[in-house]
Amino acid sequence: EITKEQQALMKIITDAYNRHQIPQDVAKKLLQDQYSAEENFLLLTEMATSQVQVLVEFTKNIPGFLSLDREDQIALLKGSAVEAMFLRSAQVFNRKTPSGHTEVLEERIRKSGISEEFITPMFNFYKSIGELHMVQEEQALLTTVTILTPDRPYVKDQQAVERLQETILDVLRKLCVLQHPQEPQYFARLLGRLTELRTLSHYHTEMLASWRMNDHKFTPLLCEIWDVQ
Ligand SMILES: CC(C)c1onc(-c2c(Cl)cccc2Cl)c1COc1ccc(-c2ccc3nc(C(=O)O)ccc3c2)cc1
Repeated sequence: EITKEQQALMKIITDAYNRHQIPQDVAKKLLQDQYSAEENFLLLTEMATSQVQVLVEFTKNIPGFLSLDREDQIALLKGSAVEAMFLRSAQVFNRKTPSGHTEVLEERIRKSGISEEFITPMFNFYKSIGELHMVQEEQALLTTVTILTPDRPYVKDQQAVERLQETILDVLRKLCVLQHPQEPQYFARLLGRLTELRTLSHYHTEMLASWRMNDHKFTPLLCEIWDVQ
């Protein structure tokens, strides 16, 4: 039922998603042995900065994205970066092969100056993503659907973004039916995660504000994408 061109589209996006990962030498830094709140914040800032660079490169591979209005491309990246990073870090937490990064990443997030009121929903989200047992194609397409959200702030041509998103949603819906035949509502559950991501994105804005109150510094790229400083 998935057409040839939908297969091709899925392959392009999944290959790009797998190709664009945080460099292993950056990820390895999580394993170093300082665990102060300061050190954890600095490491997480480095992870996020590297992840944003990876995200920008991945987005260029989404068919049709570079044909969008240039300012809309920026608006989509700024509006979806946090959500895309929640999805990517969720995959790290729910990886089959324990890469050793999972425990240390959790430890560093829990001890980086984030207040408990955000830690709980954050790790509930990670758990709920894990329970979906997404295949890598679903992860790649779900991230793409998140990036191609038409109603981000400052997007001018929402219709153009909607057309692209609908194309991806159609493939994702068919893939879910194929991958989870015993669970007809699986696609709906996936889309429910996108709603949870929006909530986390709002929490994130408050997380940033509280870090800034304690005079935490971000990198120029993160300041740019999150409109801080
Ligand atoms: C600026 C920092 C402090 C920040 O602010 N909010 C969040 C934040 C938080 Cl704390 C949670 C969710 C989203 C955001 Cl933006 C963060 C840290 O964001 C992260 C982004 C990505 C990763 C990440 C991504 C991929 C990885 N891949 C591997 C691998 O082995 O391939 C290993 C580690 C990885 C780490 C970790 C934290």
